[in-house]
Amino acid sequence: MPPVIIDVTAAVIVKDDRICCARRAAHKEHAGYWEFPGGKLELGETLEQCLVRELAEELAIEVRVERFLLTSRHRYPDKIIDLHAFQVRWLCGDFNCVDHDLIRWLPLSELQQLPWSAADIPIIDHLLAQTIG
Ligand SMILES: Nc1nc2c([nH]c(=O)n2[C@H]2C[C@H](O)[C@@H](COP(=O)(O)OP(=O)(O)OP(=O)(O)O)O2)c(=O)[nH]1
Repeated sequence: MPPVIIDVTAAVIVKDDRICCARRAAHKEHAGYWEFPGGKLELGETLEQCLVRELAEELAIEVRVERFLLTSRHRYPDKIIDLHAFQVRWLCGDFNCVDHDLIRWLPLSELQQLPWSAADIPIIDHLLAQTIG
């Protein structure tokens, strides 16, 4: 059987020139790896609606989805993830950790210091290329 393809949204939230990075909590798959907040697309949702819902659930923040950045397709041993990244503006709310055990705000130049989930690497490369190019 071909592996399932799972659509996941990811938010690049920039505040004061720093980017929101979230560490997956110990009880989760890929625990300890860093990711952009977001989550799995549910039936009937657009990617943008998914991101707004996930960020409200995971971080208790309200956001405006500003623009699509790219889709990173990554094959994990058991599944394929299509990770759809968007630039997102924070509007209000406190960044509570529900699904993550740590949030860090890093300048773009320091993102590569964290151990990211494999699917996120092309997103980081894209962000770095944008500022350089
Ligand atoms: N949210 C998010 N998920 C990511 C990123 N990179 C990456 O490989 N993933 C993977 C981890 C999960 O397998 C999937 C997202 O699932 P999720 O965060 O909605 O849910 P979860 O793992 O808690 O799974 P579940 O308990 O809801 O089944 O995508 C990322 O940057 N953000």
